[in-house]
Amino acid sequence: MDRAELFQRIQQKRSFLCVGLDPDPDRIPASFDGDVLAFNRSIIDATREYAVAYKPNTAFYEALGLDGMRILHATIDYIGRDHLIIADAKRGDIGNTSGYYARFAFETLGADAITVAPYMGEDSVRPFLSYPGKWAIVLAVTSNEGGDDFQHTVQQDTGTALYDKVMRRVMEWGSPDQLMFVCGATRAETFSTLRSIAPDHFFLVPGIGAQGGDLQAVCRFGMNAQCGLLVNSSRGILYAQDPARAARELQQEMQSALENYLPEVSQ
Ligand SMILES: O=c1ccn([C@@H]2O[C@H](COP(=O)(O)O)[C@@H](O)[C@H]2O)c(=O)[nH]1
Repeated sequence: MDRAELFQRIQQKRSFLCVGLDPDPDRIPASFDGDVLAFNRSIIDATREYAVAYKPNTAFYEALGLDGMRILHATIDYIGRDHLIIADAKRGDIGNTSGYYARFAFETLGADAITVAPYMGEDSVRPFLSYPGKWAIVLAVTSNEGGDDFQHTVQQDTGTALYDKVMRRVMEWGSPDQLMFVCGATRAETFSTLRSIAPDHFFLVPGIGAQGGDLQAVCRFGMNAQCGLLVNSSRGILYAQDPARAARELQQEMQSALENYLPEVSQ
């Protein structure tokens, strides 16, 4: 799914909701009798009309061993092609190995996008950019407390935070049609800076719901003319009493934000 198509879906659905598919066997309702795939299908059925993207985090499937790979495949097949599918795997290695990570995400799984850690530099990210129509979503400002350890440290040479330097460098490697950035909702105060660094890129925004991020501030400072945001909620939807309702409420908040900040495209 390319950028124009993604924006079209956002306009049609009046939503930029990404539902995180992170099935925790200890939290799946007893009525599913431990059937993770059936649980995922129920969540997809409940949220399909409110979401434009799904983000299975591969950790939850890898932990289930061989069965987990089967469930991940079947989950992606069940989502179909109407939603952007993001494999949240945070990969990145020497180029040869990254090539195989890219092959796994884009060919084996059939995902549209994969999250990538930029720490190993250009040759570790390039292989993810060689698939037309696919996306590398590079970690910029993460939602966890440990993000302070490196990402926000001020660099002597530029006088800016490390994330600023990383984003500008990464933007030299590919276009806004190939690259997005992960920007955590718990760091809402950084969004106007993030947007000034990358005016055209989509941001994948985790951290609302269970992590307490600020959706309104993210929308206010993070939107661009094509919305430019995919806001993720995983546990806040998966383990809600009524997942459809949780997704609908988020979609309604997003619809209001689109009406407020992009009135010309939200008619
Ligand atoms: O900075 C980051 C990057 C990725 N994540 C992932 O997003 C979801 C968030 O789950 P919630 O249950 O909505 O908190 C999860 O898969 C994380 O690994 C993130 O939270 N922050």
